[in-house]
Amino acid sequence: MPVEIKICGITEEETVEAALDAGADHLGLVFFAKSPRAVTPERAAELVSWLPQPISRVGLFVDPDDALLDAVLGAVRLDLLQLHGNESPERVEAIRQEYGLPVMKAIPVAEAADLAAAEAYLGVADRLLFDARPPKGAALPGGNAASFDWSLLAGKRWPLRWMLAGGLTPANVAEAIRVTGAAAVDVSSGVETAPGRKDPDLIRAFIAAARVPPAAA
Ligand SMILES: O=C(O)c1ccccc1NCC(=O)[C@H](O)[C@H](O)COP(=O)(O)O
Repeated sequence: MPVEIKICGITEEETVEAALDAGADHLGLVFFAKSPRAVTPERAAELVSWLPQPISRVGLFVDPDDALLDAVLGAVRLDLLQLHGNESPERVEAIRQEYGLPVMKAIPVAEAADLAAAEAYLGVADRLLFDARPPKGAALPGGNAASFDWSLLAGKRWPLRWMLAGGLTPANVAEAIRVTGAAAVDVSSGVETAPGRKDPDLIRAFIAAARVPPAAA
């Protein structure tokens, strides 16, 4: 199976087209006002409503209330909700039930003990996203171009689908996949020339690098 790829923080049509042409599986839309990648529900609809299946539209939220989820889901069809804040397992379950969509819970990782936090979401979340814990003083809970020690995930088995994120780039993604065994990867900063400015060439390079067969990587 080819590695699944998510390009996160889409704000421009050019990016959608590049990601689609290069074979991305998921496109991420950030609904967090403090982010340089934030889009309004209406802008999100313009960007992705026309997309063919099976491209999946992922909505990224940080501790969203129901009013925000209602506003976004009333404007744009999403296929997966990414929860990137401090959502408890109970809140994840409530969102999943209320909106009838699969949920991917982000787990911030800096050390081995952080992986224990993931256990609480087993049986609740549909997927996990292992991302770097934000550096001290970071303004955002994700999308910081920070990576973590991939060997923490080496040899671990999880009873649900999971993605690897955090500081991935065209130059390091093949090695990250090799070390962690990830079947899915997520990138934002590593395909940008500045926060919020995606680069089509970097998107193509990232996807090509992630899909190099293991023997050649
Ligand atoms: O991208 C943002 O601005 C953002 C804001 C708030 C929470 C999460 C955010 N981004 C998460 C991602 O884009 C990815 O899921 C992941 O963290 C990878 O980011 P990066 O290290 O920039 O590739």
